[in-house]
Amino acid sequence: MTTVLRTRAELAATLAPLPGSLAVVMTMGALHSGHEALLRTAREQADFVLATIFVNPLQFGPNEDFDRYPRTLDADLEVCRAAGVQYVFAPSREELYPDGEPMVRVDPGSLGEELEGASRPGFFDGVLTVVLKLLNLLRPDVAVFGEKDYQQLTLIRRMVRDLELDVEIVGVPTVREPDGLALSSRNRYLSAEERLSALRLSAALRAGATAAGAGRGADGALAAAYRAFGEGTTGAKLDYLVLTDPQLGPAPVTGPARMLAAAWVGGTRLIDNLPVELAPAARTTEE
Ligand SMILES: Nc1ncnc2c1ncn2[C@@H]1O[C@H](COP(=O)(O)OP(=O)(O)OP(=O)(O)O)[C@@H](O)[C@H]1O
Ligand SMILES: CC(C)(CO)[C@@H](O)C(=O)[O-]
Ligand code: BAL
Repeated sequence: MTTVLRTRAELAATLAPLPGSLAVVMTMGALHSGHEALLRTAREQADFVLATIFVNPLQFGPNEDFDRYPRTLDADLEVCRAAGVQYVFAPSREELYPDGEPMVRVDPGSLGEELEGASRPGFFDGVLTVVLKLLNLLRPDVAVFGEKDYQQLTLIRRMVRDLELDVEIVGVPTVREPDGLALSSRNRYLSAEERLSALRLSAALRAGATAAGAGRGADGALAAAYRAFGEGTTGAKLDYLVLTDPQLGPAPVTGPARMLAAAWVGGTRLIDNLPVELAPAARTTEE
């Protein structure tokens, strides 16, 4: 059975006597198989699972899709029930922000201004602020997040370390459609034609990862990814395409790295990323 909690009081009354460990999965609803993977991982991690459903106004810019973001609570509750989630916390805006917009917020630092943060000013301050509020309200043992939002996951891990938060953060690999498209609540904005263009994003990352694995170095990997994206030949427009180390610092010469990209497909902005292994350069001359 899934119990829906709407208020802090209901939350406190439920969580205080909880006879076991708690894992939380924070979401903005419109749940899909990517969220289901997070819920499954959460079930493996703790005795009780609580999912939050809250479209956080703080992380949306004035011209972004806060108003049209899909809100599908009944269907979401069905997903949670089927996944064996015991509790859903779905507060109103007033319940979570009783004083209106919070005056004190989490500063994500310089990484918060790069990549997603460069295109969405204030985004990570809004994300980290609501994540910290929810961690403080829920006091979970474990919180599970998706690698699909890799910069978000990296910054949440960093916040936990830098602010000494007592919670374990678990990341879950990106769940994809069979053709490679990363599942995202925003995919439902796409027309059939746009969905085809959106495939360029995962195709570019795969091409980059293959080139990296073949020893073509960071530059070769990026060049292969750009080529596979095919800017100008599809309806998609790249926002960024970068190769970094796993913590989003400068890319190493060899070893584990991450390739991240964002693109506009019509009016929809999508993100994706892949782990990349930079193999040593293939030998071209005999020694
Ligand atoms: N395809 C996916 N695979 C794994 N985790 C995912 C996937 N999509 C979303 N998540 C994770 O689910 C959690 C909640 O994300 P959110 O509700 O924003 O869904 P979303 O599909 O990312 O939506 P949006 O389209 O708004 O980006 C986040 O930790 C996010 O990384
Ligand atoms: C972590 C989160 C639930 C905070 O609103 C959101 O950014 C999301 O759904 O990834
Ligand atoms: N999926 C992370 C939340 C957002 O894009 O607004």
